[in-house]
Amino acid sequence: MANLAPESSNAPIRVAVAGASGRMGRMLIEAIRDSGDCVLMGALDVPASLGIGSDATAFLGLASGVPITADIDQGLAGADVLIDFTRPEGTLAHLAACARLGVSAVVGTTGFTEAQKAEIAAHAQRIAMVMAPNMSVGVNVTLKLLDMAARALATGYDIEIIEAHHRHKVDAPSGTALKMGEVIAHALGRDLKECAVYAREGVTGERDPSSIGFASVRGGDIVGDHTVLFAGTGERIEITHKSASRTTYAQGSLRAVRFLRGRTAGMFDMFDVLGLN
Ligand SMILES: NC(=O)C1=CN([C@@H]2O[C@H](COP(=O)(O)OP(=O)(O)OC[C@H]3O[C@@H](n4cnc5c(N)ncnc54)[C@H](OP(=O)(O)O)[C@@H]3O)[C@@H](O)[C@H]2O)C=CC1
Ligand SMILES: O=C(O)C1=N[C@H](C(=O)O)C[C@H](O)C1
Repeated sequence: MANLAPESSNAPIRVAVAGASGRMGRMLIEAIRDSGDCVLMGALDVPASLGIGSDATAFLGLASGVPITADIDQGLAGADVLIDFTRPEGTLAHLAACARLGVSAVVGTTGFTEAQKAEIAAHAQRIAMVMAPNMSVGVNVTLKLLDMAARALATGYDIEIIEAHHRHKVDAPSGTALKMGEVIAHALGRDLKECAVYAREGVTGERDPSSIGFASVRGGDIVGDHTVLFAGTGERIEITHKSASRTTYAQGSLRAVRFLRGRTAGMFDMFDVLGLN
């Protein structure tokens, strides 16, 4: 078992990255290199990835000695923790291997079905895991603000969540927007499954006051914008978070990696990591 050394240990944390050639994968590999307390141990990607076989830091013009591989066991060998920003099916395959090998995990991937989430929760009984649709400090503080706003604006305000992302994003609404909806629904004693409205077209009828609406914009290189609109009569409140860089996601992920030191099993989120619970 490769469970992380206790929190007090000075040994570097050995980190593997899945999705090594992706937007987040590269950001994470650079952040690990600069971290001072983490070391890159493995790099995973899909067999069809052009990066397979090349050095994981080649994109930085550097040699790490860590090749990008599609062999999951090889990519996880010697690692204390895996950081996974890939696709749901990839994450599930990686987590099954992590559970088998005793490797902790930080999961940033979004777009899971309820059944996939249950599968992940089962793995967390065997390994320690941090999973969150958004690793940035700012977004997680925003979630707290939304909880407060929703409770204070419980009646008379229509709630709409608007998110915008780059043209390459494959899931909608974003995991962050869905989490915002869950936080707000919970604060209002509603079930998001019952009250979410994901699309409007044609003669929709008047707005149901108990609904929470979602709108997704895709275009260009937008890193990630989220606005929650509380629209009342005579006023409206907008709570907005905008990401200008993916660095915040990478730095949050490394905070999650450090949080996992000394933990052997269980499911945690960024509220746990940031002490926001
Ligand atoms: N929690 C958070 O803070 C954040 C979460 N995300 C989420 O992270 C995920 C990745 O985002 P991003 O880096 O922009 O995406 P990219 O498409 O840039 O990167 C994904 C990487 O995973 C690889 N991949 C694709 N399918 C699989 C698979 N089935 N198994 C293993 N690897 C696979 C891709 O390979 P290839 O390109 O060859 O297909 C690529 O290397 C998304 O779900 C996104 O929503 C993103 C940013 C922040
Ligand atoms: O795909 C992205 O880029 C992002 N995905 C996450 C999400 O779905 O919420 C987090 C962030 O918004 C960027």
